[in-house]
Amino acid sequence: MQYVSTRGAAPRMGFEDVTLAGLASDGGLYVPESWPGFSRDEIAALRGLSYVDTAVAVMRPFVAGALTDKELKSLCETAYGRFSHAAVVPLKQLDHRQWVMELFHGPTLAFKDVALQLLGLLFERFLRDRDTHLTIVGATSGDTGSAAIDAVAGRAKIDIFMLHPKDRVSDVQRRQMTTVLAPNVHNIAIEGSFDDAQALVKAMFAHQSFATRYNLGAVNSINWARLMAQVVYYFYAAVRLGAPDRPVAFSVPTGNFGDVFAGYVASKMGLPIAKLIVATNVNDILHRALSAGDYSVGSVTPTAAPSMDIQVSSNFERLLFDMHGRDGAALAASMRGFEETKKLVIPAAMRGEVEGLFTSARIDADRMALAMRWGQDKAGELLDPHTAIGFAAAQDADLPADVPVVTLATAHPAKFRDAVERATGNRPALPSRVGNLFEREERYATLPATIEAIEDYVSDQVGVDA
Ligand SMILES: Cc1ncc(COP(=O)(O)O)c(C=O)c1O
Ligand SMILES: N[C@@H](CCOP(=O)(O)O)C(=O)O
Repeated sequence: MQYVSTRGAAPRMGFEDVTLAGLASDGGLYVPESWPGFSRDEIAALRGLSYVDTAVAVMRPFVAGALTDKELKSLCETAYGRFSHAAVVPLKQLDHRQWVMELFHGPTLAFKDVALQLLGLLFERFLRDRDTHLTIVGATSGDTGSAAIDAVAGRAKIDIFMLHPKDRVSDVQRRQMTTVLAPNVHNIAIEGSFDDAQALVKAMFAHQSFATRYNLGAVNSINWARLMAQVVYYFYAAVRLGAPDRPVAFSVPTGNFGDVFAGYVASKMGLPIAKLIVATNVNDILHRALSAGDYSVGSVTPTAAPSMDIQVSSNFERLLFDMHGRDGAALAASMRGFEETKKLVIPAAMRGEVEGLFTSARIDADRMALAMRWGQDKAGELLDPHTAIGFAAAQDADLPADVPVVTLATAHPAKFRDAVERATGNRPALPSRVGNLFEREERYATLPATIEAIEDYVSDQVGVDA
């Protein structure tokens, strides 16, 4: 399998190089040169497979040329062996047609573990025979940071620098990052928003001499391997609910558009997905983009679902690439315009390419709290604020009555226990696997949101002069 950049000007690469590169050298994101297809029989053959065997079958085409089936299976066994539920991502039924898929049984209590546990192992495997040090730079609104740090802490040949917006993540999220004291882990609280942090990461990649000198790598969903690992659970859920004979809908609480883009990939591969519901909070750029073609950046409003307090969604570029007929030069021109004006109009004809598959909803704080109370009172399920946004959008969606709807439960409610308690009166306990989080020492730097400050800090810590 070969990969191409969404902006058309970076070299084609195989899976191993794409995983280590993160962002393409032209500023674009890597995508497979073409989408691999699964026949009905191949999808039917996934019935009854374990999560690990499903993962091997679904990811096989994407890693072709880089890993054998045996190697991939062994990495998946190690990654998913760390999950606390035997089904890895259990499905729970909430009413006659609504389901949630709990993606938070990994070590850091959020769906990010599904991909990042595997990515940490892929880095180790691909660096094994290279005389190379990887400097990971990442941005987090809370969950990617802890999952990435857990996945790479203490690994040889890797340093990780994780930027989070100061005072805009929950106390559990912050401590899950800042109490990891392994010498290769460097947490930075920036004086700015998540969007500022993400822009700084991309600016470091764009600073060619810095990116080359430090051999930058990515753990955010700009890294294709993140999305690849997330495609698996769409197949896993859908075959359990009747695919390929019955289409299934998914509702996805959305910020950086990675999780729901993985659903789009599953659909491109032939999985019968009736609808992908893109659920946003009041930071609704994706809802405006998909419903009205208005992809324009506003200011970020802090919410009780802070991981989705995002305006510029990295992976939307991957969808725009397909909307532009996979014409990298045309998309590069559109993205240059967007970077200058913070606005992009997506004409109806272009949206038509994906209109049948996506629908979207903007869920405000009251509707979110209502969904949390419904989950607790009617189904005995405590939903975290992000999941509640997905579930509210699923309840409100206009879909044929015989289509089951799966909401992706992206975080454990205990990660956002203040918000859950405010909405439901119930304060969820932290699972024992996170340990004595509130007794451990924290370590992080606080820096201004400027590229000079961050690059100087990276240079100091890694010990190579920029
Ligand atoms: C708990 C939670 N839910 C949902 C999202 C949104 O996922 P994505 O960015 O892949 O759209 C995030 C972060 O991105 C998250 O941390
Ligand atoms: N909500 C995310 C934001 C970063 O998203 P990513 O999927 O691109 O890593 C987080 O928790 O950090």
